[in-house]
Amino acid sequence: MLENVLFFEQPYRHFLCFDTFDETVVAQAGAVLSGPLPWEERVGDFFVTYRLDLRRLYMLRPDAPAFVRDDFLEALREQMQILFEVPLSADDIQVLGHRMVPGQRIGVHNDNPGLGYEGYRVVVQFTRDHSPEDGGLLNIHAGDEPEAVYQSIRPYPNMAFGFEMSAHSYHSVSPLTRRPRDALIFNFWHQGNTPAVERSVRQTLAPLFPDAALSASDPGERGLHRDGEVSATPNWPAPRAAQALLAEWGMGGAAQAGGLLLAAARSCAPEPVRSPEVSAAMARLGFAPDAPLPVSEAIHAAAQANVGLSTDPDTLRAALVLAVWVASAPSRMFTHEHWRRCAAQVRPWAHRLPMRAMHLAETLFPEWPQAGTG
Ligand SMILES: O=C(O)CCC(=O)C(=O)O
Ligand SMILES: [Fe+2]
Repeated sequence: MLENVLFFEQPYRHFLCFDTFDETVVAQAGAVLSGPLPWEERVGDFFVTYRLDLRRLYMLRPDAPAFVRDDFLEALREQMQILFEVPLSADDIQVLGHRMVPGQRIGVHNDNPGLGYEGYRVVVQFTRDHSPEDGGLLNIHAGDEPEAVYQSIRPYPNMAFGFEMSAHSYHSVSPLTRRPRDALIFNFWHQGNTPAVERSVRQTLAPLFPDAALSASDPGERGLHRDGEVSATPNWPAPRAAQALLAEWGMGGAAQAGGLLLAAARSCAPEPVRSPEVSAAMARLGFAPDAPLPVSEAIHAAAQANVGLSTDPDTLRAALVLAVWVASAPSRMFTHEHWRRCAAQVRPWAHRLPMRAMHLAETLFPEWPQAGTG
């Protein structure tokens, strides 16, 4: 499967493959998608489509087609890991049927992954004898404007479009005019952003801020079409959460101030009115309280200079990076690059962190590449 893949870095990481699965799987997929299915209509502000969770539908059924079986999906996951060079969860693979009928369309969107959402997707087409007048072209966009079409792709049986979901992964499907367009969608979760990670983050943060709106994402919305730059929790107080986490781990005032400032510095929102907590943390670390927020290296250095000799720099950095990572998770879009940078600063020193922080580090930053595989 997925041989002779054409991989592109621009306008975002994606691939095309014109010969995705072998003949028996293609025949099964065609038969399943064109047969009677209890399709569910899904309507959002920029799309109307039908979808169905086929892996769940065929769970434990003896007639389950190959493309929902564990060994098949495991092989597909391994290919995806190799193509995108990221660790993907073996426990969270979703297979959806996706049908669009005349009149339906999907506007420009990016499927940007918030906390707990899938981050890698392969859409495999099973629409036969498509002609240009049928509509239903997949457009890859270079930006969020409808005109910014980088490439248009006609649905072709057994053709795959695989992509990394991010702030840049804009795409759309032009309106269908004549007949249905059928596809399978395979969704994969980065190991650092699984539903289990989401649960663990929420369980950690909820007791610290019982009043904040930290609503869990809706599992029924996973695997669907999304759009946006920010997550569903825009007013989440990440800086205060970082501070509270460090306090809970028994770290002193300088570390807490460092965590608060790092989280404030990385929430790219313009600083409207300087909060009293930020001014206090600036003062605690020896910055002028109303000076602009320092860059993160200056915050790390100031925290280190103020914690005293009892905390070594690597452990302090690991604690700060972990606290900020967890605290910002509800209001952040996941990216592999950011995860990898944080993992490199946290994982080697996780065993020196307080017990609860160590467990969190192990859940959020699982070993990758696995020890021994280079
Ligand atoms: O059906 C397609 O070609 C792509 C639909 C879509 O927006 C998606 O699967 O993310
Ligand atoms: Fe999409």
